[in-house]
Amino acid sequence: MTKDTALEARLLGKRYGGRTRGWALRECDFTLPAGRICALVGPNGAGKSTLLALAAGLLRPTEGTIDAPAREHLAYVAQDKPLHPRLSVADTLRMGRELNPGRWDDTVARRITEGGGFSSDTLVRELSGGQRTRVALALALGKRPELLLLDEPMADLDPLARHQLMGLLMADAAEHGTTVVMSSHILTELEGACDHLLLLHGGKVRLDGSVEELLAAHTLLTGPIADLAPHTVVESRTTGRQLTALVRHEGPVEGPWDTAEPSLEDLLLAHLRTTEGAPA
Ligand SMILES: Nc1ncnc2c1ncn2[C@@H]1O[C@H](COP(=O)(O)OP(=O)(O)OP(=O)(O)O)[C@@H](O)[C@H]1O
Repeated sequence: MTKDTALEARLLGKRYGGRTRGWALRECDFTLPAGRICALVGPNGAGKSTLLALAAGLLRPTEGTIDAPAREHLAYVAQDKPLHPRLSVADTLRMGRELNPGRWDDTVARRITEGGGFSSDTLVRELSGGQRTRVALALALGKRPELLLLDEPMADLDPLARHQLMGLLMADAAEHGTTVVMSSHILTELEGACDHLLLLHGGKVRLDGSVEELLAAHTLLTGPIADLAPHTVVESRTTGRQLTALVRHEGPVEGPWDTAEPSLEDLLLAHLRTTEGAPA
């Protein structure tokens, strides 16, 4: 892995034991350049949490490899945000500072916990779900990681807190060049925040690359029904004689249609809908 790369998977596979014994991830190949804010999307059970836990070094691949920065240079916020319930917020942050000597950024940790509606002597077990999220994010950003792995970080935050923390997170990542991988089901939350995309479905990578390039490679078209070759149709619908389609274009789209560049949400929804019935 070169220094311009933050995360790289080669033929990565993970199969869980136990009764399910299925492949959660299979043959995943991707390279995430350093400094990107990557949206990790896919339906329930697509393998997003598994991929983040593999990247964090908490799970071992069954096959293939995943290269990430060493543990002291990455931070991972799991979906269930494990924290010590009997520690106060201040003690939790103190522990963060002691575990990360010489690196700990108290300013960002405080900025995140302030405004959460709790004082620093509150015990973790007395916090609400959204307040715990703040403390978990403060611990992760305070560590000043090169790679920040966030598993549905905003799911239990109210809209105002989500807006504030997303803004803070993005500004902090931009200032320090932090690479962020963030799973989410809230597509509007990702639009405008992420510049890289990784779409998983059935344990496989279905779409991967810079948001700008992916959007520029697709065209949304509406107009009369006609042959769309040589373009690759991602999704198409007809209403009467009217065709609406999202295509991955091969050269310029010439024809009787009105064309537009899709939004990130258009692109994701079309790909999610078409992979819905696809074999895993
Ligand atoms: N500890 C486990 N033991 C057995 N199977 C597991 C385990 N964790 C996940 N799986 C299976 O692996 C697959 C991928 O799960 P994963 O949690 O990675 O998906 P996800 O994309 O994060 O889903 P969600 O959006 O619902 O959080 C699923 O089929 C799931 O049942």
